[in-house]
Amino acid sequence: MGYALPQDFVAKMERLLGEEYERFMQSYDAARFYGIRVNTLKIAVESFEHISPFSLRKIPWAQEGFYVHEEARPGKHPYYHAGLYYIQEPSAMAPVELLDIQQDDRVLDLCAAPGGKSTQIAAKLAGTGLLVTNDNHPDRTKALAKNIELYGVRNAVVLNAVPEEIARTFANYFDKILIDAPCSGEGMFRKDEDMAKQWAKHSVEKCVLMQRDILRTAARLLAPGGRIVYSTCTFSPEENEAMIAEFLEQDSRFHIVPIGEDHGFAKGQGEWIRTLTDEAGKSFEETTIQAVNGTGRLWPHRLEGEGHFLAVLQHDGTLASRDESLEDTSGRKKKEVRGSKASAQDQKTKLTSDEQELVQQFMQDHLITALSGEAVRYGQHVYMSPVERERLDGLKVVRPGFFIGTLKKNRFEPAHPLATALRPEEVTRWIHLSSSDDEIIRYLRGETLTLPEDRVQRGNESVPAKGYALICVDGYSVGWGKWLDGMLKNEYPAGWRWT
Ligand SMILES: C[S@@+](CC[C@H](N)C(=O)[O-])C[C@H]1O[C@@H](n2cnc3c(N)ncnc32)[C@H](O)[C@@H]1O
Repeated sequence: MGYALPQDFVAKMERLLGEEYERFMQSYDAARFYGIRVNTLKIAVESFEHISPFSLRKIPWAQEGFYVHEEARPGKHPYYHAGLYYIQEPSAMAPVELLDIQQDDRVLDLCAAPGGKSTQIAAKLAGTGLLVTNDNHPDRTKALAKNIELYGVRNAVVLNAVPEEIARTFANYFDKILIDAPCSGEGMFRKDEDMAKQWAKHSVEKCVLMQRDILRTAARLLAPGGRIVYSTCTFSPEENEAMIAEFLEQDSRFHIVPIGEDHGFAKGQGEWIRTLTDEAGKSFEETTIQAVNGTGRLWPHRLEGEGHFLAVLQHDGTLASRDESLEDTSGRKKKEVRGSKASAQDQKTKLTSDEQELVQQFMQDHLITALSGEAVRYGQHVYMSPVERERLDGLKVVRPGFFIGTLKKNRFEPAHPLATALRPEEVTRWIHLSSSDDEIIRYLRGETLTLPEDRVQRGNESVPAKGYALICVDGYSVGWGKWLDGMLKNEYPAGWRWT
């Protein structure tokens, strides 16, 4: 390692780890691990294994995860632009596995940017249910929205809010909630030198305040019987076992689902919080200390990945208060919907019948598939929204749903995310490019291509060659192109291009 670890951190780890400390410290001299996670919204794991340009080795705790070599440079391959995989640190793939996502679940990813875990959740939902993905940092939600779109997710809403704001319209709503909490990042020092440089003793205290707030609000957002997975990439017991212990003592409706010791995972460290007290000087009960042993720790000296903490909090199925128990139309419990804040929502409208016709005509001419959800207009943009509109009232909405296109004067222009989400068998006109040919790189750079008419594939003979075609690499969509008289006008967006 070419930089010094913070002294206070080193001293703390020595005190906590005792005889394991030496092995822990040696892990900082070892190489870090690189991972990719196959995006099953676009390709099956076995099919990817078949075409993978990199040698792959399974990550034991992630169904779709593989180790790749550092030199593989997976971000520099057309398959990355086709959203076939997400580049993700191996340990970071563990939390979503513990959410136990089922078909049709409503899932909330509260601290989601840049979207590694959200895209993993979306793949597990496989187009069913709903993903609400949120981050309170406005700039970071841009990367989050881009990743949702790159990976072909159709059933997500992207928010830029604090959890408290979301609770106004989504109380008791979600079956599963992920809190990948902002934390002091001690587990990332090997991967990210800046994290080590920015660490200071007080960062733990600051993070504890944020985490407590987020966790308490998440409990209000969860439907009875739902599950919260809380994760951090830090070692400090204050942000981990103590955070969970405090939560359990305050909300008796939750219990811990033990994570176990498969794959080199280690148990939580109840012992480490025995001597910790809260601001009021209160310490934890013995039963709580035992319970938090059921949380999990991923140690860099015990497995092939960085340091993480994980806790699975299962709700017993009863409601907290009458206040949050109004019935909604789906028979679930719902708090009264109210909007207070001015936002992009104010401009949302239903499509007029003329606009609906434009959209329908485009769909008829270009798609063989029906899109699910309600078409809503925000300004000139049209989205298929997977959630009732009033839920979004008063919230800062980055994407109200699946962005399918833009209304222009007398025409409908398809959006890039519509292309990334489609498969060639779902469209009437498509063009195949090969990953081993320079053409795909030229397309990804935004160049116009010269392509003869016989390169335009069509569902049947009545489809003319001229018009929007789905551009695919080795059979997987990357974007739109508009073919006319031997030329392919490039519709690959500027901000997405190969550089
Ligand atoms: C560990 S990162 C999330 C990484 C992300 N889950 C992934 O897998 O790509 C934590 C995120 O929490 C966000 N955050 C911090 N405080 C927050 C809050 N009060 N509400 C929502 N998000 C918050 C930060 O902006 C940051 O993006």
